[in-house]
Amino acid sequence: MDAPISLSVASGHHISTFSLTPTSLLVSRTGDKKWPQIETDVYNVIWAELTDNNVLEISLLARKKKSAPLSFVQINVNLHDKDKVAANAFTDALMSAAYTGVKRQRRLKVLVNPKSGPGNAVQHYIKQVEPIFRAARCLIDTTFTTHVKHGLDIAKELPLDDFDVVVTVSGDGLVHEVLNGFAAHADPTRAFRTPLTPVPSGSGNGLAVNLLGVQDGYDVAAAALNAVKGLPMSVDLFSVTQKDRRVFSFMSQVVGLLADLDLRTERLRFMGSNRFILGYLHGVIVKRRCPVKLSIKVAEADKHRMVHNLHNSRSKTTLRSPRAEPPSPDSGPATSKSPLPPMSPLPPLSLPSATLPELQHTDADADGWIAFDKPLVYMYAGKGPYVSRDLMQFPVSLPDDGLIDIVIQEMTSRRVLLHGMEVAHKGEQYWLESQRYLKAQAYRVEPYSKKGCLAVDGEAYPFEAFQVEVHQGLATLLSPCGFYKVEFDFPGKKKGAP
Ligand SMILES: Nc1ncnc2c1ncn2[C@@H]1O[C@H](COP(=O)(O)OP(=O)(O)OP(=O)(O)O)[C@@H](O)[C@H]1O
Repeated sequence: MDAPISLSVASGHHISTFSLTPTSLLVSRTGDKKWPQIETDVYNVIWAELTDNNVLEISLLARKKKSAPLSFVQINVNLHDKDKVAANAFTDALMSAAYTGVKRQRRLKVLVNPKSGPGNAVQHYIKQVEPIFRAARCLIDTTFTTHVKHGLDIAKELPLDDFDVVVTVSGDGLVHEVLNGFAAHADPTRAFRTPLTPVPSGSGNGLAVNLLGVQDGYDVAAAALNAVKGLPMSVDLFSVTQKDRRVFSFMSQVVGLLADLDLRTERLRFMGSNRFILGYLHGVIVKRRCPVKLSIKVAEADKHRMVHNLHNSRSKTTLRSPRAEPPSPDSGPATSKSPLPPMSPLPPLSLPSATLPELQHTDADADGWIAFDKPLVYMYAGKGPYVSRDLMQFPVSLPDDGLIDIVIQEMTSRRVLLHGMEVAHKGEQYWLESQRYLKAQAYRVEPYSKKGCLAVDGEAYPFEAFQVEVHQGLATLLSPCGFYKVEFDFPGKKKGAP
């Protein structure tokens, strides 16, 4: 379809016109005071049909202006019999364009955490999310979680044949639970192929920001639409092992100042995200050395090359490239259940020390491990550019490169640390000389003091030795575009410049 397809219908004194181009829908309605003109992407069209009693129904999301959040719009137009044929043809064309490559009426398992962050999840769900799912004629099975690990238990027992997508209306904590529930499932690899997608309603919603972008990352309607129509995107997961306990992490592991400020300011929750700023300022004043030794199996240490790789990978994934339906969990081998990937053996205890960036291959041991024992303020490792709305910690992160991004903030002046905080929402601290940025296949942390904090996906864990390794593309998320919707470039480069 190249030429626009149009429909114009009169109802009483009012005229409604609809025009469908390959990428957008334009609506003009003389009788509607609130939405007289709409221009929206076809991706934002939720449903269109002609009912038995001759009503043309179109539901969509649209913005009042470019910077506005998405609003749910329901258009109902009473038709005369003479318009029926044209209206039918138009709704067919609109539905085909709106659901190209996407299965209609997905079956959704929805988990709503009533105790999420500021406690808005139930309101979000009832007022904004459920109406979108219903408009999309999705089959919905909703559970309001009643206790910690409820989400984990549901994911662990999830009947994989019954659902196309799992939706969490929560923060990142429930996503962590569901993934660990999948890991404990009787058929874990197949469970991990069930796409998971968040509707941001917690205090930490880094995953939603990465999937939907900064503008829509906190937009509940955009997230609900992603559950209805998002593209499956494979993502790496991490095994975090401490003694004989293995936990799956999708977002981050952190020790030092940035773990302290998250976990030690819990009692200041009433301050909202300001507690993090206060915690950071306190950490900068105290400037405590993070008492750990790091061993890393480094894959890449050149910051410029990592930015180039990010751009190359983006250019290979065309925006809104032909959509493929989420790999249905039942498309996997039904008889042979594949177990979880095994853990690799630990690296040797005595490793060659390397001083980055002078890192050379010769610094590494035979398996590519190096030790890093310079004084550091924090170590942050993970996947996905944003770990919270104000902190783009991993600007060059790729969803399924099989690597974990590791940031090591070396001991430096308070001025530099404060500057790092000022530019962190744009990821520009990446360019600080004192901030080491590596991509690795695995790493290990060994504390040499008992005083410290470890946070895994924002949750507190014992401050004890742990090892992390990457499982390439193990989990599946949904994305409107097939990559993290986050911009990052070389310093001083204008957006869109070649
Ligand atoms: N009904 C409930 N009562 C108490 N806790 C719950 C309930 N349901 C789920 N939880 C727990 O709430 C935790 C936090 O959930 P959520 O994903 O919403 O993150 P969040 O609001 O960003 O997190 P946090 O409260 O840690 O900042 C989850 O780990 C989950 O175990």
